[in-house]
Amino acid sequence: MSQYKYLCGFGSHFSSEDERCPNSLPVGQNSPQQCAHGLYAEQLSGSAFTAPRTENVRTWLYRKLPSAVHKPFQALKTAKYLSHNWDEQQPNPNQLRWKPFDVPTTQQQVNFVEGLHTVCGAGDARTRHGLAVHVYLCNSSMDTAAFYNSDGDFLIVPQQGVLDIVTELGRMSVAPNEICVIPQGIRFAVKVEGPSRGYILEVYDGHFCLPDLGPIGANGLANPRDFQTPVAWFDAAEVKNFQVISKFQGSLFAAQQDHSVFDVVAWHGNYVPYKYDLSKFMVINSVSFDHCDPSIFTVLTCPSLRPGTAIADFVIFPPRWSVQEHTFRPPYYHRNCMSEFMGLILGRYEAKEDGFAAGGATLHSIMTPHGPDFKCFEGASKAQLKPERVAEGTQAFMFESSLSLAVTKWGEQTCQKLDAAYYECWQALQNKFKLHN
Ligand SMILES: O=C(O)Cc1cc(O)ccc1O
Ligand SMILES: [Fe+2]
Repeated sequence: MSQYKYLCGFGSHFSSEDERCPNSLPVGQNSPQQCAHGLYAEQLSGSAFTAPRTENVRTWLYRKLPSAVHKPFQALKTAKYLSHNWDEQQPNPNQLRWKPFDVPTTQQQVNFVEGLHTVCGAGDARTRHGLAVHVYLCNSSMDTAAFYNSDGDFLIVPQQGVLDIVTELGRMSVAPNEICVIPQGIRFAVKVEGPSRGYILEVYDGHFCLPDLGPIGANGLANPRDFQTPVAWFDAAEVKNFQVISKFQGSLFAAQQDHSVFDVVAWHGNYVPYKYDLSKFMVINSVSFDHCDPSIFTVLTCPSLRPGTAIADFVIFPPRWSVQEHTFRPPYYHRNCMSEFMGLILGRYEAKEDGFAAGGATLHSIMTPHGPDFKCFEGASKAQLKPERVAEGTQAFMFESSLSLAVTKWGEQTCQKLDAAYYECWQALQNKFKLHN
């Protein structure tokens, strides 16, 4: 619900108390001998204790019962198409395009966790290196259950339907054209109003941060103050049979307990879930000539240890002015040492008006050639170059990764959404070479 309250900022050290229970946060220390209101103190560490200060993240939770109070975890066989096996299929270097993924019909009830489908990925959660791209396809809410990901962070991009997310740290509402990040280990449950679809970038290596701005200066792109973190909220209802679901080393497990995980009355720290409205992005672009690389549109990045090279960047293609002179303005033809997975939240994508629809996707793998389709090339190379709004009413995005992504069996076969005709969009491009002009 949009009436939720939020704390503003990125990477800040926040504190929050549920307003129904004032003075629940200890003053001047983390572990009092007895916490106020009979609460238990629990630290959630999101980095090694000894990580440098700039990367050191943790949050102290003051809750009715410690998370340790649960029955043993057992394997859970829902989410049939959640995968971490990157060898299900032969490698496929082709340009891939998916038609919009199907949302379950009203006959079957599928919640957010059951509706997780893995499209592609690389690496291994056990060695804490890699990523997975999932889509969620669901129509019902999680009830007396919560999910957490032991393997890494989730960056969630809703495409259809508003997500009403309750986390241990509080509640947030995330609509299409907004995104949220739920860091590793933080428990959450998702309520939906009806058919819901979206994309998830899961990273195993580390947390998302804002990209450096270099010569852009101190302001621009996604500004820290526009990120919103929930305020503390606990569920006052008595819950007797609660299910905690963990994704651990790629597989799902469930444990039963007689209390809700949403029992945190107060918390403080810098390891938090957050949301961001993509319409707040301050767009930077060329005002002279040529097409800038899409890294200018990076919202968040999960860096690797190699300077300037991301495990994954989250990049958007927002509505903006296009003013470049004597320039082919759409994206250039490209072969890339990075993988490019794209999705579409709203409208149509500028380089391919046809075939790439909202709720669908494309994957241009490492060194797989791609670029504007025939229609786009013909139009843009002859267009009169006046200042123009582009991508109005649209929002495409890209997960760009330095890893070579493998497509799952669901992605390549079971979903039945791969568009075999995709390659045709470039076939009409003619050789126009003339030795003498
Ligand atoms: O359309 C794409 O595939 C993504 C993309 C966008 C852009 O502006 C430049 C290069 C590029 O690959
Ligand atoms: Fe590209």
